[in-house]
Amino acid sequence: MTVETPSTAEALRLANASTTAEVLRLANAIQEAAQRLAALRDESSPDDVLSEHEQLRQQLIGRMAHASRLLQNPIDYLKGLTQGGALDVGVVRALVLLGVPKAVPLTGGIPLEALAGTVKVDVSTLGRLLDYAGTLGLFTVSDEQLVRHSRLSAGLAQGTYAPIVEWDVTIPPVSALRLYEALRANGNCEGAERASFQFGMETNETFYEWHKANPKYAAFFRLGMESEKEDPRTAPQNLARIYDWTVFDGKTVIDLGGSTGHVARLVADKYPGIDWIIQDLPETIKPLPPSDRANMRFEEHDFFHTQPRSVDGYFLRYIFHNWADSDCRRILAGLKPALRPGARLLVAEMVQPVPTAAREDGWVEERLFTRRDMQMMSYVGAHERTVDEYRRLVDGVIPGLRFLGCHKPMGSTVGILEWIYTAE
Ligand SMILES: C[S@@+](CC[C@H](N)C(=O)[O-])C[C@H]1O[C@@H](n2cnc3c(N)ncnc32)[C@H](O)[C@@H]1O
Repeated sequence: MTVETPSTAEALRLANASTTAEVLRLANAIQEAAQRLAALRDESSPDDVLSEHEQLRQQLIGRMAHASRLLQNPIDYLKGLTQGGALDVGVVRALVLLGVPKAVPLTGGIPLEALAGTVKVDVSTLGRLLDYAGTLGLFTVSDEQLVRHSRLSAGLAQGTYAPIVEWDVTIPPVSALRLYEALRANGNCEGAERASFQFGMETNETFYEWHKANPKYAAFFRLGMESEKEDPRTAPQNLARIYDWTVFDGKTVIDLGGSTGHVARLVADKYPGIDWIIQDLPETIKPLPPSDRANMRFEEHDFFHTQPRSVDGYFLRYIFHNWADSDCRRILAGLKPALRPGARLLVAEMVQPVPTAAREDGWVEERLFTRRDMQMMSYVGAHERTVDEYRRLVDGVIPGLRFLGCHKPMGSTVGILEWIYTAE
C-alpha cells in the first residue's frame, strides 16, 4: 500500500488551517481572561506575591504574544528581531542619553522644535526618532508637533526605573551583542573573565572590577537591585512571607554576602527574635554606618575563605547566581567546616519556573527567568539554575546537607531552597 504524501500546497493549507484554529483558540482564551480581569479589582501591592489580577494580566500578555507570533510570517518576524530589535535599543538609547524623557513634561507637552533645541538635535531628525519610538508605544507627537509622554515612556522620566535606565542602555546591549565573540574565544562564558561584558565594553576588567572603577554605574546597579522590591515577582518582602522564620527564634543567622542588610531587615521587621550577622566584603561593610538594631551587626568576611562562625542558619540571597559552578563550590567549601548538625542553609534565588499546562500562560515568567539567565551569562559568566541544579551543586560539596524543599509560592519567581545539616 502506498502512503500519499501531501503536496506542498496541501501541506501549506493544512498548516494554515491549524494556525487559524490555534489563533481562534487563543482569541477565545484571551477574551475569557480579559473578561475575568475586567471583573476584578487590582488589589496587588508590592507586599503581595502575585495577586489574581496580576496573574491574569501575565496570562493575557503571554496569550497575546503567542497569538501575535502565530500570525507572523517568518521573514517579517525574523527581521523584526534582528533589524527591529537592534533599532529598538538604539533609538531608546539615543533618546535616553540625549535627555529626551526628562525634557518632555509629564503633563501637557512640549513643541518638537523647543525639544530639539533643548537636546541639541535637529528637528526633523528628532521627529523621525520619535516616530520610531511611537511604534514602540513611547511618546506621542501630535499633528501640531506637540511631543507628549505616553504611559510607558513616562517610566523613563519618573519612578524607580528612570534613575537606572542609563545603566540599562549602556551595559546590557553591548554585552548581549558580543555573546558570539565570547563564545567563539572560549567555547563558553563560564566565569567572570569569560563573560561577553568584557568584549562589549572593550575592557580587560570583569564586570565587578569595572564597576568598582566606575562608581556612577555601580550606584545605578545598586539602585537597580533595590528596585526589585517594587516588583511582586521578585520583591524581597516576599522572603519574610514564604518561609516560617520562627525556626530561628532566639538563634543566629548569617546573611552571607548580605550587602547593606536590606533583606535581613525586612525579615527582622516581621521576626524580631533572630540575631543577624551580615557578612560582606570590606568595601561594602566599611562605609556602612553602625547598625541601628541591637539584633543586627555587620562583619567583614570573604565567602571564598573559611567561615569563622558556627551559627544556626546561613542565608544566601542572589549569591550563587552570580558565580559559575566552580566558584559556587568554593563558596560551599568555605562554609562546610562551620556547619554543625541542625544548622540550616537557606538559598534565595530565582528558580526555573515549572512549565504551565498551556505554555503561553507561563511565557512572561519563562521570559523573565531566561532573560536573567542570559544576563548572568553575559555580565558575569554565571547561571540561573533549576532546583535540581542547586541540589546537585550543594550535594556535590556538602553531602551532609539534606534538602528540605523549595518554598516558592505561585507567582513569585524567587524561591527559598532549604537544607539542614546532618553529620556526614
Ligand atoms: C548580588 S549582591 C546580593 C546582595 C544581597 N544578598 C541581596 O540579596 O541584595 C552580591 C553580594 O555579594 C557580595 N560579595 C561579592 N563577593 C563577595 C565575597 N567574596 N565575599 C563576601 N561577599 C561578597 C557583594 O558585595 C554583594 O553585596
